[in-house]
Amino acid sequence: MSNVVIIGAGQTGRGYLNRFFQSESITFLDKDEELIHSLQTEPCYHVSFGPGERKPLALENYNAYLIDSEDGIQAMADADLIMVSVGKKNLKDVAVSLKKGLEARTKDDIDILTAENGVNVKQDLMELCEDQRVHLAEAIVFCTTIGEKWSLDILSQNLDYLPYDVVALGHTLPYENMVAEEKLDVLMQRKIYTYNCISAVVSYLGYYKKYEVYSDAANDAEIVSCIEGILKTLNHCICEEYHISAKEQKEFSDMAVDKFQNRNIVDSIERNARDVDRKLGATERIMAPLAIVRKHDQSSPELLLTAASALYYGKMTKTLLKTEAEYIADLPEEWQKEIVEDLEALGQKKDIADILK
Ligand SMILES: NC(=O)c1ccc[n+]([C@@H]2O[C@H](COP(=O)([O-])OP(=O)(O)OC[C@H]3O[C@@H](n4cnc5c(N)ncnc54)[C@H](O)[C@@H]3O)[C@@H](O)[C@H]2O)c1
Ligand SMILES: O=P(O)(O)OC[C@@H](O)[C@@H](O)[C@H](O)[C@H](O)CO
Repeated sequence: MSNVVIIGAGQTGRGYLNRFFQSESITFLDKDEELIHSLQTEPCYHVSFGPGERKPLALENYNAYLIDSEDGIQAMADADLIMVSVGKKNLKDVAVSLKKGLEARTKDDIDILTAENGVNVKQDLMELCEDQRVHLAEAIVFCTTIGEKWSLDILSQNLDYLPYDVVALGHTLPYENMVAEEKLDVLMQRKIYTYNCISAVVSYLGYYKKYEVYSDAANDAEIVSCIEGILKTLNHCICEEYHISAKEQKEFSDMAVDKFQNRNIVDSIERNARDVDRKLGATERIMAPLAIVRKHDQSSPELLLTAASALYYGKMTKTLLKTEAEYIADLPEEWQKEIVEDLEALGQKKDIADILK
């Protein structure tokens, strides 16, 4: 039995990652005191799937500690594998905690895998590799998991598939459904620029149209039409960029759309729209697809409208960390102009179809 530590006992950590290690000894580490207290006092929680999709999983036999507590540091010191799923912006803090675990460690090699959305996220943990025992790699989470503040239980998409970067890790892992991927960087980029790009369209246009339930927005005729418009251009450019067949990319984007439209996955606009400042970053789901489209001499009015709607969301929720102009400064001038006009039209509450005319 290996010692598996999961840092981040949130939706992905406790609703998804633990599934791969049910025969192992699992320890959750988190910085949220209330969450750790619940995990310490409740002996079991459930992960359920849509009606009729799959029997709920009952998860038990786990330990849970605050990450920087004595027990938390000892758990990191004793671990064989550490999975990290805390959100990209928290990785630098986790690096500080992990260093304490490594300092207390007397065992040999340790595998550390990130399970985060983002391109090259392991960069923030790279300093840990100064310790020769550390093997650091990324894994990709395709599965949606949804939790609520007041319960440990999780609602999940029915998907057990966790690809990881076998080249960076340097060896394969023995856990069922963890898949050794040789070109993880390409798969991660395609995932963020397809799945999460579509997710941004649904979230930010969905927010504009006052939806709260994510699948309701994903089935809205105007939003569906925007997704189709974007994919018509973007899929072609992604195929050229990453040398992927049109069939493979179409199947990939179809899976994303099907999942987002599935009403059994009761997800929220709020969860998907969170952290808009990160999502407007250069390597993220809106700006990077725009850069790929530009590189291949195409344009996408619907993707420019998505950028405007993300800025609109940021303005309305007061979560932008820069001026609007700064977020779009790297785009060609005519695209910047179009986004500014779209943003004005959103402010005037115009219909999406009218804005795109
Ligand atoms: N939930 C999903 O459906 C989903 C799907 C794909 C990818 N992801 C990715 O998985 C990652 C985690 O997302 P999530 O939905 O589970 O988020 P979440 O907010 O539910 O959980 C994150 C957990 O990390 C903890 N945390 C934050 N900083 C910490 C620190 N310094 N030390 C210890 N714990 C810390 C938080 O307290 C929280 O419990 C993100 O990168 C997200 O993009 C999530
Ligand atoms: O987790 P984020 O905040 O990076 O993005 C929100 C959603 O796009 C994301 O969680 C997807 O649902 C997930 O990546 C599965 O495709």
